[in-house]
Amino acid sequence: MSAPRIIEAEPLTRETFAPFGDVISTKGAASFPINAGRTERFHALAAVEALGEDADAIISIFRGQPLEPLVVDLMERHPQGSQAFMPLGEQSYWVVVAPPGDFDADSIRVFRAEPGQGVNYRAGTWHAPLLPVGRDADFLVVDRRGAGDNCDTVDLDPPVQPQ
Ligand SMILES: NC(=O)N[C@@H](O)C(=O)O
Ligand code: NI
Repeated sequence: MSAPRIIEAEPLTRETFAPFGDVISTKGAASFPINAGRTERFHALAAVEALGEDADAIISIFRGQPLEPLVVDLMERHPQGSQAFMPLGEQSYWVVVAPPGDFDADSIRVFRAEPGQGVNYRAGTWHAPLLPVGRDADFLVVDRRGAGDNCDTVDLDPPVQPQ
């Protein structure tokens, strides 16, 4: 395998992540009071896509382990559904993505998600499988269950080293 290609992380914001999906965060998000004012609702931070036959949206928990060495040699996409990851603890994690459509290694971008930031990959967004930083971590995941294959993969050569 070729030597890894280092890609520097850029700040994860709604704007920078817009080509790939949504950032799930209360920071900068509109909200309104519910439950007689005892709760703030940060409404519709992301939309769930569950496309195709017999499809519905499900909620899971992923207990992810860091990738060591941090060398990403595969990316995937889910053409029939979105996939959202929300850390359940104070956890940073890497987000390595490329726009939907034909895979283009030159369009890979790297973000480092900070505690309190979740991401929702829109259907078809290329992404690396879950990459916690430093230690195992649990994430709430909302994605599609349904008929047919919903995971295309591509090998990276050279692989990518987020930094
Ligand atoms: N395969 C699976 O359920 N997880 C991946 O899609 C991932 O993005 O981590
Ligand atoms: Ni995925």
